[in-house]
Amino acid sequence: MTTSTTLAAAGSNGLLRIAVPNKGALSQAASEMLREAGYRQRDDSKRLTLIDEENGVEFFYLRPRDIALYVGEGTLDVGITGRDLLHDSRAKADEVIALGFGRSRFRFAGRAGAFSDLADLQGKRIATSYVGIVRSFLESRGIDATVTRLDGAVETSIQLGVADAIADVVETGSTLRQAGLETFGDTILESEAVVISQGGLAESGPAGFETFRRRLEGVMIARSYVMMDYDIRAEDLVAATELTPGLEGPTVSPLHREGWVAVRAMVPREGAQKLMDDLYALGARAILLTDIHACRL
Ligand SMILES: Nc1ncnc2c1ncn2[C@@H]1O[C@H](COP(=O)(O)OP(=O)(O)OP(=O)(O)O)[C@@H](O)[C@H]1O
Ligand SMILES: O=P(O)(O)OC[C@H]1O[C@H](OP(=O)(O)OP(=O)(O)O)[C@H](O)[C@@H]1O
Ligand SMILES: [Mg+2]
Repeated sequence: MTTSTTLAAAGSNGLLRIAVPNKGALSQAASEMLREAGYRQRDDSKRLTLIDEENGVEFFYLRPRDIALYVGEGTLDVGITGRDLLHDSRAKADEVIALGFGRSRFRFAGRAGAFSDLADLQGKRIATSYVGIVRSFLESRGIDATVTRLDGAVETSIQLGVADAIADVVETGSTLRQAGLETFGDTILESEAVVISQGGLAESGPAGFETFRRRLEGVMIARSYVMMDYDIRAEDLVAATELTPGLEGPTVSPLHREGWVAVRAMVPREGAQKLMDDLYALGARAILLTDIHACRL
């Protein structure tokens, strides 16, 4: 990409323009992740834009549903939104990083016992806020049904006689349970918060995008890995490093104590306590676990 196109993509002030959900299920977690990645974030939820001059970015706090549209049109360079909202919008934007929060499933649901599989939807009325996803899913399965768009609180539409079934976001399932509904059929989509951009990948991305991407990936690694340090007898080193191979091999340093070495390796946070037990059983001592606050691989 030439310099002039790069600058055009990055907005007239040369800053990378990033859309962030201003409300709803993804808003707080998205801002937290950006803060952890070293970006400034708003401290007033009424604020709709914020320039972080030092990091060369400008944030636009927008409705999560509108974000794919802005990015797809090329008005904004990058956005954080839900995968389900991206698919629903049919915007010309691509998912570039899955962020690991805001996880949900998009499912059909109906009155308990009323539906057993997708074929039962034939000829029925379905209410949803995600008309794009539902219509294309039904089409792909050859099911003919009437799809009605509602803004929210979709679960109540069955009780009110507006629909026979719904298609909606399910996280814990408690909203469905309280409305006396249950899911049926295959999961339509597994969703989570994602970073989207137009045309996708790093090398062709707008100015500053590569840094943004590396920072967010760094936060995800720092959240899912911890640093493990321990001392072990040299003859047990091979067995110990099989347990803690690290990402690119562990660091092994000599110890003042004859016949012993010190090992340092990143290990998955999940299962780290069990790993400490296993290392101890192998003869490792002074086993330390520390959080990683930031990381660039
Ligand atoms: N309970 C939930 N758990 C996890 N993710 C959710 C949950 N509810 C919604 N989401 C996700 O958050 C994104 C935006 O949904 P959200 O509910 O925040 O927006 P909205 O319905 O347009 O707004 P609002 O609910 O504030 O009127 C979607 O990607 C959706 O999958
Ligand atoms: O499975 P659960 O943990 O109960 O979560 C799912 C509920 O959360 C969302 O609703 P939201 O609060 O966004 O309200 P809305 O329907 O008005 O968008 C979603 O639309 C479901 O109703
Ligand atoms: Mg909602």
